Amino acid sequence: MTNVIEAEDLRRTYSGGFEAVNGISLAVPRGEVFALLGTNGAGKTSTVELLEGLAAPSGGTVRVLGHDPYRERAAVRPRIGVMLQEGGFPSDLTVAETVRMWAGCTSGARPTGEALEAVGLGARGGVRIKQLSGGERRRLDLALALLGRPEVLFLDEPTTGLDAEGRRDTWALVRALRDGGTTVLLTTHYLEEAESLADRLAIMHQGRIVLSGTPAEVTAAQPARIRFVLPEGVAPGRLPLGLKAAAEGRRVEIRTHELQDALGELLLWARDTGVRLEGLDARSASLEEAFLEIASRTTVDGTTVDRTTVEAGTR
Ligand SMILES: Nc1ncnc2c1ncn2[C@@H]1O[C@H](COP(=O)(O)OP(=O)(O)OP(=O)(O)O)[C@@H](O)[C@H]1O
Repeated sequence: MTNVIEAEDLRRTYSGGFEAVNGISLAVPRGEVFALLGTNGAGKTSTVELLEGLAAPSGGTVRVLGHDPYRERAAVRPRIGVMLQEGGFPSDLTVAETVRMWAGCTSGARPTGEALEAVGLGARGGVRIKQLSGGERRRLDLALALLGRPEVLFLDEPTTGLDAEGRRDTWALVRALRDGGTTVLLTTHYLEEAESLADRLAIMHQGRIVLSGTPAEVTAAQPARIRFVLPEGVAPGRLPLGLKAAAEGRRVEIRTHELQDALGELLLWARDTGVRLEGLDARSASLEEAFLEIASRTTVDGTTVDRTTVEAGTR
C-alpha cells in the first residue's frame, strides 16, 4: 500500500528557538484514519500545519501524495481538505452563501446541498453564520473541508464543541469517507474518539511521538489493573508471593501484563484463606491509562523520564 502522508524527522522551531515539533516520523497509507493525540501544547497543531503545507519545517521532510506540501502547494492543495482548529467565516453571510463562496474557489466542488446534508446542516442553509452555535460552526468547517472531494483530509479537533450526537454523526461521516478511500489525519482530545475511529494513532508529548500503533497495540503496552480492599487484620504482605502489589492501608492495587493468571492466583488464595476481597475490580488497560501515563512524564535534558524518577533523583 502506498503512503499518502509521510514525514521523516520533522521539526518545527518557532521564533525564539522553541522546538514545538522535535523529530517526528510517521507514515499513513491510503484509506487509513490516523489520529494524533497529546496533551495541550504537545505539538499536534504545529505538526498538522506542516503536513498541510501551511508552514515550512525547520528540519526533516514531509510528503503528501508524493509532493512537498509547502514547496509544491499548487500540486497538493486541490487534492487535500483542511479543517483548521478555528475557521474564520464572514459572520453576515448565510451558511449556504458561505459554502457557495468556498465552492467558487474549489475545482470539482460538491453541490452546496450535498455538502451541508453530509454534516447535518441541510436545514440550516438560510441561517446567518453569526446565529450558528459553536457545534454548528464546527460542522460547517467540516462541510468546507469536504467540498472538493479531497483524497486526504486533515481535521484538527473536528468534534470539539459538538454534543454527543454530533460527535457520533461526525464519526459516521469520517468512517464513510474512509470506506470510500479518503485518507484522514485528525487530532483529538477525546480518547474515545481515537479508540473508536482511528486505524492507527500516535500519542505526542513535548514535540515527540512517544507511543504509536493500532489502538489495541497501544493499550496492550500498558499493564492491566486489579484493585480491592483487604479485610481488617489481613496484611497485604500475606498476598501470594507471585503478585506484585502496591498497598495504601487496606487498599491494594496490582498491575500486571498477565491479568488472567494474576486474577486466578488472587482468587484461589482468597478462597483458600477465607479472605473476602471488597470492591474487587479487574480491568484491562485502556487508552486513557496509556495517555495519562505518558502525560505524567516530563523531559530533562531532552530525555523523557517518568516524573516519579525525577522526584526520586532530586531528593
Ligand atoms: N506561533 C508560535 N510561536 C511560539 N510558540 C508557539 C506558536 N504556536 C504554538 N506554539 C507553542 O508550541 C507548542 C505546541 O503547540 P501546538 O498548538 O502545536 O500544540 P497542540 O498539541 O496542538 O495543543 P492543543 O491541544 O492545546 O491544541 C506550545 O507550547 C505552544 O505554546
